[in-house]
Amino acid sequence: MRKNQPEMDDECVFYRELPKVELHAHLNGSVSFQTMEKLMNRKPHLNIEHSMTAIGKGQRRTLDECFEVFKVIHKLVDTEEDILMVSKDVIREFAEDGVKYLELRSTPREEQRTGLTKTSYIDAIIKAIHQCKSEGLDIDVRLLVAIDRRNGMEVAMETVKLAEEFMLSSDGLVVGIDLSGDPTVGHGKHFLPALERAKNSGLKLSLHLSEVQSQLEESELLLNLPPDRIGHGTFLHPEMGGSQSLVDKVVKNGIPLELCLTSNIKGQTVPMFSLHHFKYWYELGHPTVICTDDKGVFCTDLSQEYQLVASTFGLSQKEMWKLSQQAIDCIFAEEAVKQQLKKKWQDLHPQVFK
Ligand SMILES: CC(C)=CCNc1ncnc2c1ncn2[C@@H]1O[C@H](COP(=O)(O)O)[C@@H](O)[C@H]1O
Ligand SMILES: [Zn+2]
Repeated sequence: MRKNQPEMDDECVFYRELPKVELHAHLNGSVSFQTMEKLMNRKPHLNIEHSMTAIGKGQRRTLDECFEVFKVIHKLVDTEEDILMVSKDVIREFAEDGVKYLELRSTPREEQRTGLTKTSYIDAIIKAIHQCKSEGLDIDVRLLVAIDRRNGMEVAMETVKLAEEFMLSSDGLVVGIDLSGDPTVGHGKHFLPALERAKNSGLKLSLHLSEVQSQLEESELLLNLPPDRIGHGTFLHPEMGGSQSLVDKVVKNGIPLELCLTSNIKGQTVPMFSLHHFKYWYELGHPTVICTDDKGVFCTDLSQEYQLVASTFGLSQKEMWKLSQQAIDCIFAEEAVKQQLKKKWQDLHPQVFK
């Protein structure tokens, strides 16, 4: 056991120093233990404990239980100040973990009690992005506005309109729409008009797709849009109860998949790491991007997720470098940002492989 220790540490250092792109991070699922502590101190009357906001090492929960966790977190994050603090902390933590480009996503909420509105919610995140930039953090951040499926089609349409306004007023910080929320609630077909509108107005689409089994019809419909990226896609391929026609659509349109290993294991949609669909898509040579989903809830970070993929599937540091570099082509920000990131990767290469 001891003999392997130094080797492990070297690996940890490598994955931390590896420049990374994070494309699938829900803001309120990404709140760290330390930030939670601050929130709990702000609101002691809620009697919320850490065990209610995170799923620790080795623990698993049903999907329902996981979604309950978000309800608890939302109680703790319900003012503009909370959103600002949480966003700044999350951005700083990703930067400390070696993430050079981050796309955050979050569902705008209103809280009558605190005066929080959907507009001030997004404003607070944008303010956090600006403040982190002016602090000189080495991370480029963009925002996707999220639609929670539970809230239905009308709210979805309102969300798209709000995102359109912010796309125009935020100097390119709001780049797209995310469709998320409990995948067992509602049918994706109801969101087609909102998603089509978003696409037509120039917002990019990242959709949680086939996150649970038996969503063939929904996935087929949503893939016809087509989305610009797919979250999870766990049950798309035939071996998982999906179909070849779904896979063909994804491949034909070259739609990258955002894959979040720890999230899928802890949420029990995948039984063990070695059976994760990363293997299927990686062997196909299809673009996949390793992501965290909810680093706070699932007690992980992006360097751990990279290390996990490498150790589970026997990939070399060189192959992992290539994965992180190829993720640049999947970002929603404009071409100039891609070029800057590619240059950054080139410059950092000698340092990481010293
Ligand atoms: C249950 C489980 C395994 C979670 C991981 N998979 C997920 N699938 C769908 N939507 C999600 C997931 N994780 C987070 N979200 C969405 O992100 C929200 C939390 O972040 P936010 O409030 O939008 O800033 C949740 O309420 C939910 O709508
Ligand atoms: Zn997600």
